[in-house]
Amino acid sequence: MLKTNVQHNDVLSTRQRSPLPHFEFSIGNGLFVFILSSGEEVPVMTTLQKQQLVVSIEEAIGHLCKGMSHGRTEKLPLEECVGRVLAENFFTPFPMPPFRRAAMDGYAIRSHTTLGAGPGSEVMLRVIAEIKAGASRNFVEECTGSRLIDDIDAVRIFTGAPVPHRYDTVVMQEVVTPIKGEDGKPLWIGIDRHHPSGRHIAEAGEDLAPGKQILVKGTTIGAKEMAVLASYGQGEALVFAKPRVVVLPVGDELQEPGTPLSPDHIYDSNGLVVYAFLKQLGVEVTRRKPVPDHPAILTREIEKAAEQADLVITTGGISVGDHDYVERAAARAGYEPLFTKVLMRPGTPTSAFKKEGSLLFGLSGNPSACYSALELLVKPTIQWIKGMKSYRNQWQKGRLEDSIGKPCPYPRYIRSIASMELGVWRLTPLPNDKSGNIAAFAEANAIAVIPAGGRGAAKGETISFLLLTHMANGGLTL
Ligand SMILES: Nc1nc2c(c(=O)[nH]1)N[C@H]1C(S)=C(S)[C@@H](COP(=O)(O)OP(=O)(O)OC[C@H]3O[C@@H](n4cnc5c(N)ncnc54)[C@H](O)[C@@H]3O)O[C@H]1N2
Ligand code: MOO
Repeated sequence: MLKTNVQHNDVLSTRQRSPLPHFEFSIGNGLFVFILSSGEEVPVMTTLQKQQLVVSIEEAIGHLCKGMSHGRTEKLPLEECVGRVLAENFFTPFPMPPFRRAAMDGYAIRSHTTLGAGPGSEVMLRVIAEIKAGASRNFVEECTGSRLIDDIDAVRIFTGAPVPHRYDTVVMQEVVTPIKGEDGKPLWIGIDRHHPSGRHIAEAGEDLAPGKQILVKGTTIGAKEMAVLASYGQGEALVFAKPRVVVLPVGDELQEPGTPLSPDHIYDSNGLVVYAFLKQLGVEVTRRKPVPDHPAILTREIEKAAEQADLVITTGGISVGDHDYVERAAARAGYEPLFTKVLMRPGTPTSAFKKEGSLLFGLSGNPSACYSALELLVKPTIQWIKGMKSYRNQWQKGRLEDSIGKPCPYPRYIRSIASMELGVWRLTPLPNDKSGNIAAFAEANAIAVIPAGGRGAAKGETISFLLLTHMANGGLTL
């Protein structure tokens, strides 16, 4: 972490230097840092008597998750576990399938009785019983026990029915010639080929032996995990509780959507953006009305929110303006800063604070900056608190379809359209992607990252990108 506590004429010590190649000097009581990249000097930061804790995204995630425990656990009926994270390993309690069963509708026979069978020399087997799925064990025993008479017996059997141990193969009904009685049920079957042992029978435990660890703690429960848990008759599962989050939009200029817009005001969109994003992540989220730029009111709102939530998220009021009070209000509410600047753009002023077991995120007010911080920082943190074993973002590689000319000392995150063509991801960065603009939200399905420094990135370059959360989930809201 780069920590700068800037006073008059201070310069950074060697130990505190930025991880990027840089040159620093001070004028008056301000610190100027220049990043040297490709021989070019780009001014990146001016701080005036303000403590700055600067981190990369990776470092930020490390700070956020370190010391932050996973949520409480609770036992819930299986239907309520969709999207929840398993809080314990799951071991198979019994063999799967639990009994030896037929995999086809047909006849259970003894394989050796069909040796020598062929076209024109059919083997005739006598059908001594019928066993359907769900048949009682007694009935199965009876059928093949006392009623067993000779070596040419067969049993009419249906998919999913228990196969008595006497029989070692099941012949599909399509390949036998039945001779039926008056009631339409087969009395005899003719078989014109040899049927080897073991066909169309699922042996008990052939899928899974008992005592095997099949689902690990930290797995998100979706449809396929349900296949395992429900197959083993689990009425409930032990899962991590949903993290509770309170969202506080901050700014005198903000108005609730649904009210007439006053001059020089804007609607609070970030409050709903954060709300929707967290809902998609399966979080219990409360959105408060906009809080004014007033330090005492903001402090009180943060304190109230912290009483109800594991995580408080503010948007706006986190930069260096005279009326940006989030950092000060956080301190007054007893929070310690984890970082106050992230090497990313947009979203450079993104900050995080910690108090006992609770976190406070100070997200930027600019819509794109707010959204980038949600995807890049808030999401992995929430996933960690949710107890997910894979809590980090899954970055992919794609080919840039347009050049990005703008140099940036930090990695630049650009709202883009990702499309797959002939097995290759292609990324079209959306124009006019200014931090305060919202047009790009209409079309974007990805965030592309342009590496720090240099002159941006050229068309055809391979760059990393992230599919936006609701795209990656196929629109699923939990
Ligand atoms: N002198 C400097 N000024 C700024 C710097 C800087 O380094 N030096 N950083 C700029 C960057 S980068 C960003 S990002 C913004 C961040 O400012 P804040 O996070 O304090 O946000 P605000 O100033 O409150 O608002 C910024 C912008 O966003 C609008 N906004 C705020 N809240 C909402 C909301 N809930 N929904 C929709 N839009 C919102 C607000 O009206 C402003 O237009 O600071 C730069 N300044
Ligand atoms: O951090 Mo800000 O780069 O304008 O969004």
